[in-house]
Amino acid sequence: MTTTTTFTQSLAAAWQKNNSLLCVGLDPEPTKFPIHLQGRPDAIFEFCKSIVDSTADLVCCFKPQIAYFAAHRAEDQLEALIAHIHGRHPGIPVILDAKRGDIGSTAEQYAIEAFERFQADAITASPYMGRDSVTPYLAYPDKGVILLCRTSNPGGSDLQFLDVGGGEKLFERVAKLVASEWNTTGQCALVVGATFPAEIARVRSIVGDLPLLVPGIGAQGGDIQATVEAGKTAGGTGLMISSSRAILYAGKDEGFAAASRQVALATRDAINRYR
Ligand SMILES: O=c1ccn([C@@H]2O[C@H](COP(=O)(O)O)[C@@H](O)[C@H]2O)c(=O)[nH]1
Repeated sequence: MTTTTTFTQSLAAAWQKNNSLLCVGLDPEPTKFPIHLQGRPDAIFEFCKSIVDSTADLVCCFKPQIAYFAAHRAEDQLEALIAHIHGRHPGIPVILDAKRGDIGSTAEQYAIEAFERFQADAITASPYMGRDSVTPYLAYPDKGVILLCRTSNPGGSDLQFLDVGGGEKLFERVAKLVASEWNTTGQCALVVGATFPAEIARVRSIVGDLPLLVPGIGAQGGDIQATVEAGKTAGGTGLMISSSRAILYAGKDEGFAAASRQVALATRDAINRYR
């Protein structure tokens, strides 16, 4: 009998093995690549592969954002990149940041795309079309489904802060629903921005030990100490703290991957100081 490792099992193992809550975001933007890669047809794959290979022992997961690949007709390079991560760095989960959200029949196709075509371990999705729009992802019992709760952008407050009754805010209702009713597989998680530590603490108080994907440190200016102190579980884990641009574009020349490693190492250690 074969046993499959689930998303949350892989994540827990990577937290321990690499002593890290850091997620490196893979948002490749060819105009920012070092000169020697520019113009190459496989530049996106080569750039991301170098970053992955130089940081894999420092992270708990990788998070490619699909828009950066699709915008350049590079979905084949995304497929190759995820295959490379699984082959070269087994056990490090890959989150496909796609923020999908649609009716069930279309969500089924998104789930096939993420989990069968790209072989991602988890996907980000919007909760705002309701439970039936999320069910197709939950049909994959080992895969992570990471729902938007309190996003890192300032405009996130426009809707997520609406009072849905009795003083309860929409993001609090999402946290409650996901933790108590939608998480049928035990593989759900929530997105909560590092730019709002008070809300990270609020979400943590609602969801127990549910994993939180926390973008917003680095280029968006979120505070690492406040983020970790607000979001860590009693065991000092529970977080995937994501940084993309600050790590990817730390260096500009042929030594770019080494420069990225230095920033990833410093970020991991800064996070660990407050666990
Ligand atoms: O609330 C959210 C949800 C997702 N993101 C994504 O995370 C990265 C952030 O990139 P940085 O360069 O570290 O700012 C990016 O892929 C976003 O799409 C987010 O920022 N906020």
